[in-house]
Amino acid sequence: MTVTEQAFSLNFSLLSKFINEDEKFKYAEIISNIHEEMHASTSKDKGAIGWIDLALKQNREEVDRILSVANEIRDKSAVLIVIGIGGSYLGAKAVQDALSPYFSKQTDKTEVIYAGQNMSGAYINQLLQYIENREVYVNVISKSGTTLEPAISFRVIKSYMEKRYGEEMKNRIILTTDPTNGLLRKLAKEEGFRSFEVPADVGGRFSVLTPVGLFPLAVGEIDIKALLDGAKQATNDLMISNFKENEAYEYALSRYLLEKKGYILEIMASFEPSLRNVFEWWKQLFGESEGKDGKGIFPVSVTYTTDLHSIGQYVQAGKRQIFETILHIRNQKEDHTLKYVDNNFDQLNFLENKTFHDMNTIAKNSTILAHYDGEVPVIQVEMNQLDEYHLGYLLYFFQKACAMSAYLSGVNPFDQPGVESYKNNIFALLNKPGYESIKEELEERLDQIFSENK
Ligand SMILES: O=P(O)(O)OC[C@H]1O[C@H](O)[C@H](O)[C@@H](O)[C@@H]1O
Repeated sequence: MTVTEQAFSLNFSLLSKFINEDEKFKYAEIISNIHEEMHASTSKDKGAIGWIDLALKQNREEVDRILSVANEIRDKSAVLIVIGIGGSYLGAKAVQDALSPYFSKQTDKTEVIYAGQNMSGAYINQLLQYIENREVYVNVISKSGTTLEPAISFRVIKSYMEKRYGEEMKNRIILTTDPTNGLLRKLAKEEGFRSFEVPADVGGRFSVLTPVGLFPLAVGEIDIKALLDGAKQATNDLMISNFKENEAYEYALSRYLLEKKGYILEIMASFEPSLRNVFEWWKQLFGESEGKDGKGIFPVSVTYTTDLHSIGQYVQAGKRQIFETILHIRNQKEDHTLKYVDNNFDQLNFLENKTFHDMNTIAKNSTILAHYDGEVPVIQVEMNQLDEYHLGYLLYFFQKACAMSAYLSGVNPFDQPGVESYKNNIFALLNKPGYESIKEELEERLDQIFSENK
């Protein structure tokens, strides 16, 4: 076993009741062919598959530039506002939250906060109040440059920055966008804002290891070199076409076969609350990549043991369409030991000298057995520890698994035509030029819906 196998591993043993090995081997050749196609320089999705070896090709100068601008921001500002939605913010937030303390009194660190990921007026107002009297930098992230939510927040925040900083504003706003296309690239070129590039062949939900994720993370004092090292290791480990030696492919195949048997919901679970936003990132990755043509597994996430006391009942005994992937962290940097108490007022002295991590691990094992007994197929993922290296590994692992999984079910992992339906409607209803033809029809339909409700 290599060091990396120990650092990150999957266990499929609890699937044998639901999928037999012969079934899996029928797909060996298909998987191998998809693998070859993904890695071929002539791949049919060449324009979108740049993430596949990004960590190996990482440009050192770019990383140095990211670190140098991040240092400037850390020196000069109390707050970095990251404006973006979907793949333009979830990756950075995932890693940042996973590695940040639950509670912090530290005031000398640049705080990274997010905007443009919702359309709440209260949110933007309160954000503007929050940054009053604190030095601010802004990183606007949008590959297309046309996404409405970040665009309206940027408009507001740019005006605020102009008023507050005058010409200096230009130095305090950094754009991350497509290398050649879109309104943000135009702004960078014409008005001299500093910018980073989202590689043309990397889509939003696969972009966490580009400046989209790396720059905000560097400002947040995350070790981006270690994150990239983990991703690099995963890239090398997951280069094998045989699914029995490539856990990303075995995970993809297992999901695919489970879906075929009616398990259409995947619950991603962890026993560490700080992973909550890693799962938000994972949901976009799999949801947007697979949910098309009437196909796909619906990605759901939970934090245990918290959610065992809310939707745990459903997982245990509700409609049997669920399978579960449980992510466990083997070693925790921080822990707390339960002590003996003289009067045993709570009758818990039997737990003397047990740590919270010991008990959490036992809770994990207890849950696995209970859910398995409740006919839930369970896949286990183990990560040695929670740090940049292992998270980098995990992020790449899921990207590779996701692409294989989507290809297996015959959909294009890299488009999201469904999201356009909502976008077209909102642009038409907000009177965006060019959408006049559908506006009238949409308004009539809305009138009908709301008049029927009266
Ligand atoms: O980076 P942007 O072009 O602004 O896109 C941000 C996000 O919004 C879109 O609607 C897509 O569905 C997502 O895949 C994307 O990550």
